[in-house]
Formats: sequence, structure tokens, C-alpha cells
Amino acid sequence: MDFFGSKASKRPHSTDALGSGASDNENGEDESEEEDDDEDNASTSGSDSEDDHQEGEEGFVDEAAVTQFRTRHRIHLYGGERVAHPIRSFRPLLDLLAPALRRNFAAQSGFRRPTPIQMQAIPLVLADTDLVACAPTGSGKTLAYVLPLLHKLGTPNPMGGYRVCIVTPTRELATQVHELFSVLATGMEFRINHMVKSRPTESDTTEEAHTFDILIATPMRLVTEIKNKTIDLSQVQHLVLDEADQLLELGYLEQMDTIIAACPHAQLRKQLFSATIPPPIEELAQSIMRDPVRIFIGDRNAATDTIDQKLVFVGTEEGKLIEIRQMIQRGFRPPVLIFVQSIERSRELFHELQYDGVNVEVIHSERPKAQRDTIVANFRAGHVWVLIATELMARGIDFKGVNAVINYDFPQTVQSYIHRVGRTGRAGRRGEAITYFTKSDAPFLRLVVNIIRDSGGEVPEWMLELKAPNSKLVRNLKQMPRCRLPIKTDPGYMKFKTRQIE
Ligand SMILES: Nc1ncnc2c1ncn2[C@@H]1O[C@H](COP(=O)(O)OP(=O)(O)OP(=O)(O)O)[C@@H](O)[C@H]1O
Repeated sequence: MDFFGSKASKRPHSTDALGSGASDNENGEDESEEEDDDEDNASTSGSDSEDDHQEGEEGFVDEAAVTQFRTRHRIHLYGGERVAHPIRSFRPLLDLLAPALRRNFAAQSGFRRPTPIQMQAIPLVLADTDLVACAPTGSGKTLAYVLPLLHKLGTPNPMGGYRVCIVTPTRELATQVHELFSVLATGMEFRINHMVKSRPTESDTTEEAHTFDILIATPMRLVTEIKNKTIDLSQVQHLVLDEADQLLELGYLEQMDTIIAACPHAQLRKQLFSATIPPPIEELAQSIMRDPVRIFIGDRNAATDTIDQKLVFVGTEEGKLIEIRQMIQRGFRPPVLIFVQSIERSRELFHELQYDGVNVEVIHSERPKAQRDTIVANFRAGHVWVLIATELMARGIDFKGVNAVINYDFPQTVQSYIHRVGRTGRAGRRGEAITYFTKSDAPFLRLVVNIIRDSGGEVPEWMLELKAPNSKLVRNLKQMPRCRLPIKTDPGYMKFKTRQIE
């Protein structure tokens, strides 16, 4: 990995803004109470007030106003010497954009107002800053880099080669990012390569590959291309790691090393995004960046406050099946996403629920890719009501309308919990997350209890008094899922069900 010195400060910025400069706005109207209320209600969606549209067109009176604005939007900044001011609305940004990009953005998004991460990250990406950006799930991090990068690219450069490279851990997420780039770049003639196929096609390895501007790839495939010398990343000036903390974990680190080493451009800027950046990953991230600015929105590594989180004691493995069946019988609001800890268990639960006549599908990495695409599309379209998934779907996937997430199996890490439950309660909508725990999960309960409490949820007093597991236990759980009895109906239920069918 290439190492750059970093002068990141330990303390958050107070009056650290530069960039867009102070304005002659004497009223400081952005400090209105009305806006505060809006922010509380929807951390991602825009408010409707006239003031919001007015205020965004002005700069800030002084640095104190910038600080106040950041404080109100819970934008915490660390490091960096010159930090661009946040934007308060999309309007001044839209004025900068090429007409086609402006039109596409207006036509496709309809967003009234930037989310806090967009307010601060967009000007920093525009200002070519190395960035570590951590903001809640469903808070619009993708747009925070896609929009400014399309602006920075300007026009297509047919013989120039890749200038932007986005790396994501799963092909589903890469597809989603590709879709946003494609929609926003409609009519701009950028060539966007979506490299997630397991094997290269001819067009990837011929001269044609040099005519692409943007690359969106999963690590394994990209590393194969780099090792085969069938891809040229020498012109890449913007490298984005989406779900960066996962990509900088041990399993991926070597691949990231190879990818970063393959991007030697002197102007290379690295931008890292995730809803969770644990401190060791933050340190590692800084070591591969140049004087990075770190943005944290709200509390670090917290679940979003638009999710009602519940912990349900089910006693044993069998208790989970009873609980989920009762939930279905009581009536539930689809779509519902259910997480289990392994492919085998996803199949087992699928058979059980299918037997009960539930409109259910299952997705995991052993299903053929075309099937995975169809399942995601059907779930999005509401044709599938219940989707059982492994960790494959825990990160990044934007299912806007998911009403509930069920952690059938207790998650193995705090990060996994935050990302899994973050598939609901997105873009300011509300959602519900239910986590089952058995007696054997009890030692780990405290990890999740803290997250629920920190994101404003209620937990019984006795749970707050539980002992936190020691670091060895936490490490073991992360490396190895818990042993669990197979998901299988007890014979009594089978008899009852058969009688019902007869
Ligand atoms: N300014 C905005 N106002 C309202 N909705 C927005 C805004 N920006 C993005 N969104 C919507 O918010 C949803 C979530 O966005 P996105 O998938 O980028 O979230 P994320 O922060 O990357 O989440 P995750 O951490 O789970 O990957 C998307 O449906 C997107 O269209």
C-alpha cells in the first residue's frame, strides 16, 4: 500500500471552513427554528419551507455561521487544512453543472434539499479532497460522490481511459451505483463500464476498454484484470471505495493494495464512504490518503433514528420459527427482509416458509447471477413479499420501501447489525427492525443494546445492566458464526399443518 503523511487533527473543526467563502448575507436566516424541526423529522429528505430555498442561495455570514450550520446538521469534521464550506441547498451547485447533468438531476431525483452528508461531502469532492465519509444508512452517500464526480469529469475523453474508479464489495451494489451514474449521465456520452462479471468479455480486454471514462467494479474481478494486465488504471484521478470499512478488512485488504497500487496518477484522490468506520479502519484509511478530511454525520457508527428497533427473546432455535410463523399469522406489512447467518440456513428457512404458503424468495451468493438480479428486481417491484438473505444483501442495497428487517440470526458484528437494519428506514422513511435472540446469543446482546439506545430506541433497564462481552469473544464471533441447530419444524407442527391442508 502506498503511504502518504497525514496531518489530521484530533479535534473537530470549529471555524474551519474555507472554500466557498463568506457572503454578504447579514440575516443569518439559516438559523431558523423551523428548519431545526424539519431536520429532526427527516434526516435525509428536504424540508418544504420557502426559507430553505432562499437560504441556500446565499453563502455564510462568517465562520461562526458555518460552525452553527454544521452543528445543527450534526456534521462533524476532523483533519484537513482547507475545508470547503457545506452547501445549504442544491441550487448553487446546479448552477455549476453542465446543462445535461443539471437536467438529469432535476428530472430524476426531485430531491428538494441535500442530506447532511451531501451538504459537506459534495463540496469536498469538488475541491479534490481526500475524504473519509461516515453517515447513516440510507442517507444518500451514493449521490454525494456520483454527482460531483460527473461534474468533475466534464466531458467524455474518448481515448483517455478511466478517470473515475468506484469499488464496491458486491455486484448488487455495483449495479446500483452503475444505475445512478447512468441515469445522471443520460445524454452526456460518458462511457461507463460495469465490471462485475466473473470472467472478462472481449470488449473489456480489447482497445475498446481504453475508451471508458468511469469504472465500477467489484474487487476480485478488478484484481484479476490488473494481474492479467488487461486494464489500465493509470489515468484514474478519483478512486472511491464504497462500503470502505468492509473493503479495508483483512479479507479484502490485499486486493485493495493491488487496486491502489494500480492507480499511480499524481492527482489521484481517494474517497471512502460507509455507514460504519470503526477507529482501526479510520486509522488505516488515513494511512493510505493525503491529508484526508474525515466527516462523521451524527453519532459514530450508529443506526439511523428512523428505525424502530426491537429485541425479541425466542429461547431456542425452534422458538425463532414459532415466532416468525406467529408474526406471519398475525399479519405483516410486506416487503420484509430476513437475515440469516449462512447460505445453508437461508435455504432451510426458505423451505419452511414456502411450505407455509408465504410469498417468499431467497438470495445468496450461490444462486446464479441472473437469478439474483431477477430476485432483487422482483423484491423492489413488490412481487416478492418476504426475502431471505445472507450477509450479501446487508450493505448498500437501496430497497426504499422495506417495512421491516428481521434478524433471524443474531448478527456477528455491530457493523453487520447497523447495515442489516439499515435496509429499512431509508431516505427519511420509517421502518422496523426485529432481532431475535436465543439463550446462547445473550452474551452478545449488550453490543446491540448500545446501538439501539444510542439511536434513540427504548431498551429495558435490565438489558442496559448486562455485561458487555470481552474483546476475545467479540473477535471469535466475528470470525466464526455461532453453531446453531438446523431450521426445521418440529413434527407436531407438521402434523397440524398436514391436517390443515387436508
Ligand atoms: N437529497 C436527498 N433527498 C431525499 N432522498 C435522497 C437524497 N439523496 C439521496 N436520496 C435517496 O436516499 C436513498 C438512499 O440513498 P443511498 O443508497 O445513497 O444511501 P446510503 O447512505 O449510501 O446508504 P447505505 O449506507 O445503506 O449504503 C436513495 O433512494 C436515494 O435516492
